[in-house]
Amino acid sequence: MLTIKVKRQLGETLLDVDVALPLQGVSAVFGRSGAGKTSLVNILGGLAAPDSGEVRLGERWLYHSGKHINLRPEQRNAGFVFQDARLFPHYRVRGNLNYGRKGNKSVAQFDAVVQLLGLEHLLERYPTSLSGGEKQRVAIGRALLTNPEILLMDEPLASLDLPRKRELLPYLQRLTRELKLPIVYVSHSLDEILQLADYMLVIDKGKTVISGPLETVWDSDELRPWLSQQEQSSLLLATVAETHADYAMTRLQLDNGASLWVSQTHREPGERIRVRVHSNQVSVCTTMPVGSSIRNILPVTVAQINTTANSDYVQLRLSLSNMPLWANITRWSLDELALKPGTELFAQIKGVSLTEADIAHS
Ligand SMILES: Nc1ncnc2c1ncn2[C@@H]1O[C@H](COP(=O)(O)OP(=O)(O)OP(=O)(O)O)[C@@H](O)[C@H]1O
Repeated sequence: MLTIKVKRQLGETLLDVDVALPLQGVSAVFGRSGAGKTSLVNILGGLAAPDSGEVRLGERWLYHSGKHINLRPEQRNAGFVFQDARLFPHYRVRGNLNYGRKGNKSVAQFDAVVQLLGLEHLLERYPTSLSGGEKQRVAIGRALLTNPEILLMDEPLASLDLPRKRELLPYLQRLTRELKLPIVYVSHSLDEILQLADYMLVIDKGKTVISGPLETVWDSDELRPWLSQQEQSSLLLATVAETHADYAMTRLQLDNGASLWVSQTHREPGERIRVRVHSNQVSVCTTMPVGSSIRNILPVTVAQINTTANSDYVQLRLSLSNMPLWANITRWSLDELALKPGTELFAQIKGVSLTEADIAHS
């Protein structure tokens, strides 16, 4: 585990985090602006010291105030990727990639990283001639070639415009799937987190709100206040089953056995995925709808009703054969349908509302 138990006074805010992150996969650090995300990552990498506490990577102490251990950044074997690429302008891409490589200067490793990030045709170029997305790929390559034991990424897509974000995301997906080192990934984009993360830590005003496997945090009550109504959603685990013979729709087999038709995905049958269902796209009906255009009609039970003062919207947590499915409805509908925990309903989810952007490899 990456064990983090640190305190640091940041102006008015006390950063006080006590959490253990897995040593495999991507741990997303999510929170509002000023929550303390960058400060936390800087502490992990040794760019800033906490006032007290401990940071342990596997069996190795990176910091321990009681034992007077505070490894310098270069002793921590951490690769950094920041919002801006921070490349050396006077070095070509090749030179930037080679910068910081220690002992092992394996050509095979260099070639593998270049291939992973699609940098072959950029090697002789200078940074000024690269797009923002290309610069970030070089920055990621440079970090990987230092043989890090952990990769710390602080909003690596934040400075890019939408087309560049879309261009870089598949590289990040490949990298996070293929690399066997822990990645701490700061982001306030749920789209990025959906596509990349396995584990999620939410912090606010320096404190941990919740942490755990992505699906658990996504489903939690704790996360809901941080999301706008448009962002409210459920994450369901599924396997790609089949494409419709006549229509551009794909059937997903949810882990609880139910089926979900979504807009056609390029993914292969058998691929394990998670699918995001926006709560605004889920409606409920007390009887089985007949003659509906909606392709997904699923029996559910009301598990929980979340109302918020001064809001006309209500969040229903539905149980779909033990999978959580959130639906946003109006208070008016809640009253008219007399919904209570235990009420049996049919949930309707529009197939066209579920697109490639809502599906991620699991
Ligand atoms: N050295 C410092 N001295 C005083 N205050 C600090 C210091 N470093 C950070 N802060 C404050 O601590 C808070 C957390 O900052 P931090 O940059 O870690 O937040 P963040 O979650 O990364 O925000 P953003 O998403 O905007 O980058 C902010 O209010 C910031 O002004």
